[in-house]
Amino acid sequence: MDLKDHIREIPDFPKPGILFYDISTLLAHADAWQVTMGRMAKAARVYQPDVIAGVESRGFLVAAPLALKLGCGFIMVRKPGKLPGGTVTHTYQNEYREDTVEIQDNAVEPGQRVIVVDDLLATGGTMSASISLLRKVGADVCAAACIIELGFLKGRDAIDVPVHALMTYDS
Ligand SMILES: O=P(O)(O)OC[C@H]1O[C@H](OP(=O)(O)OP(=O)(O)O)[C@H](O)[C@@H]1O
Ligand SMILES: Nc1ncnc2[nH]cnc12
Repeated sequence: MDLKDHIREIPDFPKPGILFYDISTLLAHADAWQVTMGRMAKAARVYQPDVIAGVESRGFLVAAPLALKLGCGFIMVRKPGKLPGGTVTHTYQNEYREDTVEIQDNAVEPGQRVIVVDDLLATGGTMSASISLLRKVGADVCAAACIIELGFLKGRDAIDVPVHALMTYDS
């Protein structure tokens, strides 16, 4: 199955000049979503992760079912101000805005193997900020995974762990 057939491309969202890759159509298609999660699980299993970290908000949609499939724990990398207790934060630039991510300082046990999961890799700002946070709280980040990679933005160059993408757009 070509999963690209299930991605909707919307020009000029959320601002002029951005071509937005919408996963709503993929999520809504039962077979395509099953295939997506099967392929993610196959790529991720190799790393024998203890924990899957999902990046708010679309990353949660991918990371939580992946964690269930692999029998792993699931932890949240969130937008700021939403997590109770002690947290650490990191501010960065993504494809269209400045953003901050936050994690609980006790989110992982020291040395736990973590795969960071998001729906889409663009500039890599979100993914590398999330990896920095996870390391700050003691995680051994072993890989990053996403459904869509915007290869022309070269986001994976900013990431120092193996990156798995189910599909790549080169222009
Ligand atoms: O590689 P980058 O340039 O950092 O861009 C990728 C990030 O941008 C999108 O999230 P967005 O901030 O739009 O939030 P959402 O998931 O809440 O829609 C996407 O879900 C990734 O998290
Ligand atoms: N072009 C894009 N489409 C969908 N999500 C994104 N996140 C960052 N860039 C994006």
